[in-house]
Amino acid sequence: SKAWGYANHNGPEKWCESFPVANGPRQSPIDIQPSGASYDDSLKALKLQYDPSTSLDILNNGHSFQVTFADDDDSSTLTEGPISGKYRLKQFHFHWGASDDKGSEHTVEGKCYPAELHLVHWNTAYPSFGEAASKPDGLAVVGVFLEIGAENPSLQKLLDAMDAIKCKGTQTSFTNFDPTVLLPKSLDYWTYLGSLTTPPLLESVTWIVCKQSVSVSSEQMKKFRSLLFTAEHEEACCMVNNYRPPQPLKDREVRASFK
Ligand SMILES: CC#CCNS(=O)(=O)c1cc(S(N)(=O)=O)ccc1C(=O)O
Ligand SMILES: [Zn+2]
Repeated sequence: SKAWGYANHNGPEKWCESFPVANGPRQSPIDIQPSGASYDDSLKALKLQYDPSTSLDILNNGHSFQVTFADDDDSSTLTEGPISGKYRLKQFHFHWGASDDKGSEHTVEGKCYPAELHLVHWNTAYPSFGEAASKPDGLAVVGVFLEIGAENPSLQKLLDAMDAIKCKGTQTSFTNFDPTVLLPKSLDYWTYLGSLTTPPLLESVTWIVCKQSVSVSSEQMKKFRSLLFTAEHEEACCMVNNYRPPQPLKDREVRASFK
């Protein structure tokens, strides 16, 4: 089948041809309008318990780079928050732009951020990630906005690994990394029912988007943009603008964990 991507010929406007759910009732990302979100005092605080020894490797998968975690036990989990039960961390990855004025997937009253972090978790009520990914409550993704400001030392280990994963399909060991260092001080969040933002666009994600951003310097953003969508033997194409634009909210509500 035609490989999906982010170019004109295979990008978000074309995904519906191979993945008709792209026009479904609960697609992501969305534009978050704080005034339209309803505070829900029954929403609990997020409980993220990550074991750094579960981090395995960092991979350029041709769409983004991801850090993959061992998810064969409950060592790194997300509980509480808007979800019930226990979800295991599978991977985290980012989306970013060709310039600092765009790159995030979710937007806040139309404001774009230069990048967005996604921590992907799957519901242990199901036997595997693959099974969970097809269930309406199968996945929970925590989103964190990156905003241009001071250099973020917590990103440095990731950035230093990028020289080793420049091309699609390359990976290198990435152990003893605790993703907690990437989270903002406040874990106040918005939550809504949505989907994967890349094909297969499955409508199985409880989105948890942090209100507070974390910093990234312009120089650090340039390092993200040094990655390639393409494999070693292909004509080089910079990995930038790997974000899907906001999708229609349709018949959904966005709840806030904060006043
Ligand atoms: C079946 C299936 C699937 C999707 N896998 S993922 O949840 O790790 C994922 C999730 C997302 S996102 N942007 O929806 O969190 C993006 C990319 C990926 C990926 O495969 O690399
Ligand atoms: Zn993502």
